[in-house]
Amino acid sequence: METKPVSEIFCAVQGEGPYVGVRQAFVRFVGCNLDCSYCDTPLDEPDHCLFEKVPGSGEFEKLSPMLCASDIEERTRAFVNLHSVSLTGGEPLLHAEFIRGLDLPAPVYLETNMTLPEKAAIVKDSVDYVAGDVKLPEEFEGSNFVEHLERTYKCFRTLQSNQHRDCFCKIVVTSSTKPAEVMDVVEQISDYISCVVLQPVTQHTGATDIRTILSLQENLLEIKNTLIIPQTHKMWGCL
Ligand SMILES: C[S@@+](CC[C@H](N)C(=O)[O-])C[C@H]1O[C@@H](n2cnc3c(N)ncnc32)[C@H](O)[C@@H]1O
Ligand SMILES: Nc1nc2[nH]cc(C(=O)O)c2c(=O)[nH]1
Ligand code: SF4
Ligand SMILES: [Mg+2]
Repeated sequence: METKPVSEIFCAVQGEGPYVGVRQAFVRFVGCNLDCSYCDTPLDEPDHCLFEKVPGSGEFEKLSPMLCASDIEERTRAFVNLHSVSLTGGEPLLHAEFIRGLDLPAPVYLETNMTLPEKAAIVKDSVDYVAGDVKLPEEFEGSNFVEHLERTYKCFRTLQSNQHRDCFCKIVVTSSTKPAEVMDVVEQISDYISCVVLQPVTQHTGATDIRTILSLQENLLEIKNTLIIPQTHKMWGCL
């Protein structure tokens, strides 16, 4: 039976983006193909998967860090009244074939860095919501940014919004973010997404200047509905 590294399973509300506040089960896969400077999530293999059975209790059952599909299905079924199940990480698309085979208790909400187009094609009919990040050049020192952008556009084309799926774009904004680069990327993907979310970086030395981010929103609104939404779960200490 195939198993995958998972570090957390819990129930909370979505803290980011246009679905902020909806009740979700979260499944956090371990491992990532990127190493973003601002990343708030440990990327190394944990000793356990922490399962919080009672939402908000802070009491965790320690499971094996390697789980099979039925383990994940059973643990997420412990939660009720879910809007969706958030598959996050790390980078969940590294486990695309496994995700396609999951039978989850609510619609699937995928959090992804949008850099793995072949994997995106595998899950495209198995996901209902796509929170797709765009990673900007600042995260790609020394690597080929043109190729990176092509992969990003291909992911958005593959996972684009349709009758069955909502795809939106999240961009973490730091003091290094260049507004012109954001404008260029959004122009390329605007037909594929329902909105853009500018997510000011949290707990990072390169905090965002408010005037700059409001000016960027003003310009983006000429192309696409654009929201500025910080990470809300961290404000009230929710997982
Ligand atoms: C940890 S990532 C996992 C999913 C996927 N690897 C990705 O980057 O989209 C989940 C979300 O948290 C965002 N994020 C990570 N660190 C952050 C920080 N310090 N401030 C704001 N957002 C952050 C990411 O940009 C992404 O939208
Ligand atoms: N409440 C809550 N909302 C979230 N939205 C995206 C998250 C993530 O880490 O992917 C996350 C998370 O870890 N917790
Ligand atoms: S892609 Fe996501 S999980 Fe990976 S390093 Fe960047 S923010 Fe962290
Ligand atoms: Mg997070």
